[in-house]
This record gives sequence, structure tokens and C-alpha cells, in this order.
Amino acid sequence: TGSTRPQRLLRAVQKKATQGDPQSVIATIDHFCRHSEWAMNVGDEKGSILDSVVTELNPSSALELGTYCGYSTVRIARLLPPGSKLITLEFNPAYAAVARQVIAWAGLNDKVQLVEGPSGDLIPQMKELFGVQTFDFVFLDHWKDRYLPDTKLLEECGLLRKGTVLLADNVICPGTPEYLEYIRNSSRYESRYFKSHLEYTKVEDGLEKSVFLG
Ligand SMILES: O=C(NC/C=C/[C@H]1O[C@@H](Sc2ccncc2)[C@H](O)[C@@H]1O)c1cc([N+](=O)[O-])cc(O)c1O
Ligand SMILES: [Mg+2]
Repeated sequence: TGSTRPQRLLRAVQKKATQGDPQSVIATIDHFCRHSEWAMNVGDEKGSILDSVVTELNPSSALELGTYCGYSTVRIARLLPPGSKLITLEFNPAYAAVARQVIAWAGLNDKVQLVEGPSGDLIPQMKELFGVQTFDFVFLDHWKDRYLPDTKLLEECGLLRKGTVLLADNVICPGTPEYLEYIRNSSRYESRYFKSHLEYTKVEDGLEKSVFLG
């Protein structure tokens, strides 16, 4: 039984990236995905847009749906101010195991809480389990057919406040049509599309940034 792609990605990080240096972890993963094996990280081009949204918002409480190998977890957590927290939800234990080690290698354990389980079950428990009031920022990058139900769940559980920013990956490729339809037509959100490319390719993709109006 050979290694998996996430395990090979982790091995590259532990071999080439500097411990405690998030930027070198990000650069190593981008190099691995561009020159060795493509993987579904948000990537460097869309990652720069993610960085600018997080930097502008300076969130003290953030949620990520879909950790995968922890690439965007590291991108977000490295920009968070002291005392702030990123909760990231991952369904697949093997991916979670890799992501924990990538996050640790970047030295970001104190800013990140990785929780294993399906978002649909965990979102209603956020307040009681993690003492969350509301999220300032939510990054959606998990199963594309979960973007809409989980957004509605976040609304229903009172986890969004006036000004909360939702940033959704892959709204073009693979695409999240039901989510886009809802969020762009809802009077409760102000949305904007950031045109970009599918990670490590020339295919069009983009991020949808939506501000909850309360
Ligand atoms: O399918 C994609 N992403 C799905 C990601 C899913 C991630 O989230 C959980 S699912 C989960 C986590 C938490 N709660 C419930 C479910 C999976 O275990 C995986 O770690 C994708 C595909 C392409 N592509 O080009 O094909 C490009 C991308 O950028 C993508 O994000
Ligand atoms: Mg994605």
C-alpha cells in the first residue's frame, strides 16, 4: 500500500519548508502542486485574493469549511491578529491527520482548532462546544453541494452578524450554482465576484465574497 497524495504533499512540506515559517509552507505546497502533483488547494492566485479579504477584515473569529491538507488554513491563520481563532471543519480523518501536521509545521497550532466531522452536524454545536458567539469571517471550500445548506444553517444558528464576510471558493469550477443563485438574489447579502483561475491552471474560476447585512 503506497502513500496518498496528501501524505506526499506533507512529506514535501517536512522536507523543504522551514518549521514555524508559514510562508515557506505555502510556497512548498504551491511548488509541489505546480511541479509534482496537482491538488485541490485554493492555490497562490486565488490565495492572494483570500489574503487581501482576511487582511482587510482582520477577523477575531473565523470558520473554514473543508480543511483538506490545511493550505488555506495556514494562509488564513498566518494573517490573524493575536488572540483570534480559526475553527476549521474536516470530514475525512486521513485529510485531517495530514492537515494537523501541516498546521503544526507552520507553527500555527495556537490560532487553529481543527474539528473532525461533518459541517452539518458541527455548525449547530459551535456555540456550546467552542464558545463562539458569531463569526467575522467564513471560508467555504468543502463539498460544493454543502455551501448553500451550511450557509442557511449558519444563519439559522445565529452565527452570522451584520458585516460577517463569507468567501466561497470554486463558484465557477467545479461550480456552486444553487449557492450563487441564493446569495446573489438574497436581500440579506451584498455579493461581489472576484474572477481568477482554478488553482495551478489556466481554467477560469473565482471567489464570491458576500457580506451578511443582518
Ligand atoms: O471538490 C473540491 N473540493 C471539495 C473539498 C472537500 C474537502 O472538504 C471535506 S468535505 C466536508 C468537510 C466538512 N464538512 C462536511 C464535508 C473533504 O474531506 C475535503 O477535505 C474541489 C475541486 C476542485 N476541482 O478542480 O475539481 C477544485 C477545488 O478548489 C475544490 O475545492
Ligand atoms: Mg476549492
